[in-house]
Amino acid sequence: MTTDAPPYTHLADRASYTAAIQTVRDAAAAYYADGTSPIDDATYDDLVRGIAQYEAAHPDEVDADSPIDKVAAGAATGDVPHTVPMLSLDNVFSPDDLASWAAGLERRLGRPVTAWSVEPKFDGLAISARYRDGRLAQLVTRGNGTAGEDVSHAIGTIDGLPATLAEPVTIEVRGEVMMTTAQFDDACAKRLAHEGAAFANARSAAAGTLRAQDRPYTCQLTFFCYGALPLPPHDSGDTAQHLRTLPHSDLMAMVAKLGVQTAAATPVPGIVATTVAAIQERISEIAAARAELPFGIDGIVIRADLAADQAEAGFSSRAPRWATAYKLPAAEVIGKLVAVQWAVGRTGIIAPRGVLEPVVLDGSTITYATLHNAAFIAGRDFRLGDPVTVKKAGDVIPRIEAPVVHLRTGDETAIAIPDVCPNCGQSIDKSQERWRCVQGRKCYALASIVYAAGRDQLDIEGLAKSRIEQMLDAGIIADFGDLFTLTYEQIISLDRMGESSTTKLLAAIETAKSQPLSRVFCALGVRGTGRSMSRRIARHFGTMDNILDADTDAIRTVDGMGTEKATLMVSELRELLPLIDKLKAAGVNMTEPGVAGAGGSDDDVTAAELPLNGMSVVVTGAMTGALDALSRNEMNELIERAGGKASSSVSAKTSLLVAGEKAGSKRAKAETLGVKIIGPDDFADMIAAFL
Ligand SMILES: NC(=O)c1ccc[n+]([C@@H]2O[C@H](COP(=O)([O-])OP(=O)(O)OC[C@H]3O[C@@H](n4cnc5c(N)ncnc54)[C@H](O)[C@@H]3O)[C@@H](O)[C@H]2O)c1
Ligand SMILES: [Zn+2]
Repeated sequence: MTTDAPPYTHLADRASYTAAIQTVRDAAAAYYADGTSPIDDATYDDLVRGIAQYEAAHPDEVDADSPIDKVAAGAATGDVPHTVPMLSLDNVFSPDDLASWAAGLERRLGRPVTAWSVEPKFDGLAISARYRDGRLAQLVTRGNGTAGEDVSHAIGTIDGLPATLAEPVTIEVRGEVMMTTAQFDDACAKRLAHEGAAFANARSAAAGTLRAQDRPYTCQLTFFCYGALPLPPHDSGDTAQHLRTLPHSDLMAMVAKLGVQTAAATPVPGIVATTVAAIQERISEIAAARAELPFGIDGIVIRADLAADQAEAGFSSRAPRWATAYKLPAAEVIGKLVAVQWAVGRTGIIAPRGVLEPVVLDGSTITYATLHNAAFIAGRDFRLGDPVTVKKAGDVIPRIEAPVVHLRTGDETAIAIPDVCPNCGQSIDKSQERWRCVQGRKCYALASIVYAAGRDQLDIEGLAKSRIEQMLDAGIIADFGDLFTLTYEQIISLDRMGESSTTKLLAAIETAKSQPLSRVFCALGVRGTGRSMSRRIARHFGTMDNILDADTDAIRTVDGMGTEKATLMVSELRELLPLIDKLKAAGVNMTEPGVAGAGGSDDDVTAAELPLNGMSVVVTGAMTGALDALSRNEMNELIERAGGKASSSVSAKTSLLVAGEKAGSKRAKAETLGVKIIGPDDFADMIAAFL
């Protein structure tokens, strides 16, 4: 989460100030019209902040066209007047910002705010929906805040905004129109079929779709309500009185009862908080859920819940004073696709990876991002040289979302799709969306042996990639099972191999034989079973034989295993049997220490006696002391052996944070959530028996 002041574009003189205003107005005009802005949100926001900085330093030079203090940067229009202005929101960027904003509001009111409502900030376009006697009569965009455009033609295409309400009330509801991920996929396919181009992202797809009138195809939209007010001429009477006086949280419940969709229908429903710490906790929870949501959010909206507090705080020309948006870091950036690499994974999967001109997103530089598969490239019609939207979702590798078609120069070229395996030249199995070399894992023997020998798997010291290549070329190994039967003579016969290095390597291979089952299993490279899944499998089954005896149903009971993955695992293990037999015959360990029935040394320890039993533990920062040499994977193994669950992100469910030197945002988050924090030394003491 961002804690620093956000960046801004430094405008050195009046000419660059004027130019920046023009850029911002043009971008905003396109953004609020059909979503075809030439710049991404981060670039836009930096420019706007640059303009604000310049105006603060040169108050007498402020241009009448300045976007500051104007809804939609003053670039949107409309001819349907709003009953009450539709404003924007001010922003905060850090817990400190939030605390001072809340304190400022309470100072203005001269008393504490009774209750705060906290809900996700939906990333779409604001709309006003007018219901008369329970029927949806008119849709109006936000426009310049005072008047918007009539987009009633979209009635009937917006999920969450029913044509009739549960009661025949006259009411105006306000909220965000957007596309869910599934609606966006569908819209891209339809637009490609009809116009030969995909949409750049869900927001611009929603903007374009809302205003489009003569399309030969229909794209579905989604609405989430965040406001409701009386609609003239019905602005007296009980309903109107209710709408004016109910707290926001009750208003939302009322609207939901009428059949209009609100945040309550999402995995991140709105809540009421009474302290800033509670607001902050909810912000953390929503931020943590962001990557998994089936729609985009760009922040969290915090508002005074009570109508009386709102009325007393009032509005500025651009935004209410009783609400603010806690902005989350931008999740999307526009980059340039300069090449596509077709890499063969250790399991033979041939997957396209986009190479980008380096772009910075949420503080990290991105050069590679996944393009999923060949069908995705064709389905969105990507070309080389395309400007593309690049998205980051949590810790997973960034993905390229769509070409930004309106920014194409015409110099883009087709992406070459391989006919044969780029690694071995054999044919490609294209029967599934994810292509595979017909040679499967054999195709990438080298990569797979490098993987198996790696630090988080068998950890064979001194076995470099070049050495493995040499062994493969010499024909003394074909898979990593062969490593365990290598003789002294075979190894020393290799180039640049001396007596002592041969002895050392043989010893390292011997040591690797006693790695726990979790690592041996992980080394097999079964699809869908990385380090943590391998640990779960090993702990669940205890022995390799138990794993091999398990059918799909049994495997499915492992935490995080779906049916598809389990089925795949069973079939892959069948293929891997010869290799597993080879490992067994060579004396490689096939049990997980500490698991009952696995024949490990500490069989008699029951789960309840383990020091971390039932605890969710997160590690952050640099480990020191007894834990100094451990990789993050080794730390996670340790936690799980001691009965805990290793997790990579701090949430309300975290039981313990082990914070080493230079612990940053995770520590801050644990502090706000009140999660117990201990240092590496104390943690080492806690789990000393397992070190
Ligand atoms: N890329 C571009 O060219 C470009 C141009 C213009 C604006 N933008 C982006 O849009 C932002 C500014 O847009 P804005 O003025 O529409 O304001 P905003 O998006 O910062 O916030 C105000 C809006 O949030 C919406 N909202 C979503 N969920 C809400 C909730 N639960 N409660 C209340 N409101 C909610 C409402 O529509 C409201 O009008 C900029 O920060 C920028 O990132 C980008
Ligand atoms: Zn191949």
